[in-house]
Amino acid sequence: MEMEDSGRGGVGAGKRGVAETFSRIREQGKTAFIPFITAGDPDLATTSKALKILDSCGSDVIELGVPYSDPLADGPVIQAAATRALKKGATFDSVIAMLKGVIPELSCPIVIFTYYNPILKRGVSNFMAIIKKAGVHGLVVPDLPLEETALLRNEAVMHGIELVLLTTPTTPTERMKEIAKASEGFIYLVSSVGVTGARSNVNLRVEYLLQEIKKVTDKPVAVGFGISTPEHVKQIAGWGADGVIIGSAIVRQLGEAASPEEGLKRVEEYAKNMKAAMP
Ligand SMILES: O=P(O)(O)OC[C@@H](O)[C@@H](O)c1c[nH]c2ccccc12
Repeated sequence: MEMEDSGRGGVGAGKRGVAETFSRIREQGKTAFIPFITAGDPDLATTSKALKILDSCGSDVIELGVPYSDPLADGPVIQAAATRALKKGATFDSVIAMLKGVIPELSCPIVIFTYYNPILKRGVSNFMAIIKKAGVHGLVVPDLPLEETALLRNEAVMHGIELVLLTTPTTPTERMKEIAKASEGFIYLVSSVGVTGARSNVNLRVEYLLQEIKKVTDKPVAVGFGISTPEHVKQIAGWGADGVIIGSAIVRQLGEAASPEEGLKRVEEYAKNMKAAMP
């Protein structure tokens, strides 16, 4: 059975959105903990449980990846997760159906992560309507060409979806300013060039990049790519980041476990550890 729309623009409409969540965290002098997992890895029932566990471990926002066959920005850990999910039959539609069931039980907002192709295939406006109806608050599209940003952003605004844009260490300053201006929810600062995946050290340029972004905007900035230890988290928070995004290190907990149950236990333990490291 489908959830009735509340009439206020979707199932999750009563909940705090992404930007709102960040303002509250800032008021409290804290840093947002943003885990990423791949939907359907190892199966959608486990993803639903993982979302509830991450929510109850104090996640401030959860980024949920829609598995895709050609994840060009992803390193081995998330690629393998997407392959497992696709093999098990996860599709965009089944991910949305799962979300409709679980989002009403979560206290934190969900940001959907997807490559551009599945959006284009459905039509931008239709896509936004579908995710809004499922109760999703935000959207990250890593391969969105700058030329398409305005179109996607307009549709996102019209549907009440916060479109998070990404900036990287190689983004020219002028373009970074445009990104900062157009990004909703928060600005995603990719810490290093290359693909997702744990790295031993945080790129020291992140401190400078955070300063550069904060010169031009008041919007919250969350840092992701290669973050896996409490030391990384403390370092980045100390540089003034508003949030820290952790993907591969969490996805690995599910991927390396002998069973979904063990994976969920490992996710819980890992998430609690990282949350405890947040200032
Ligand atoms: O996996 P990491 O290194 O912790 O990085 C975050 C990340 O997983 C998530 O935000 C993400 C997954 N796939 C991406 C592709 C591009 C940019 C970001 C992402």
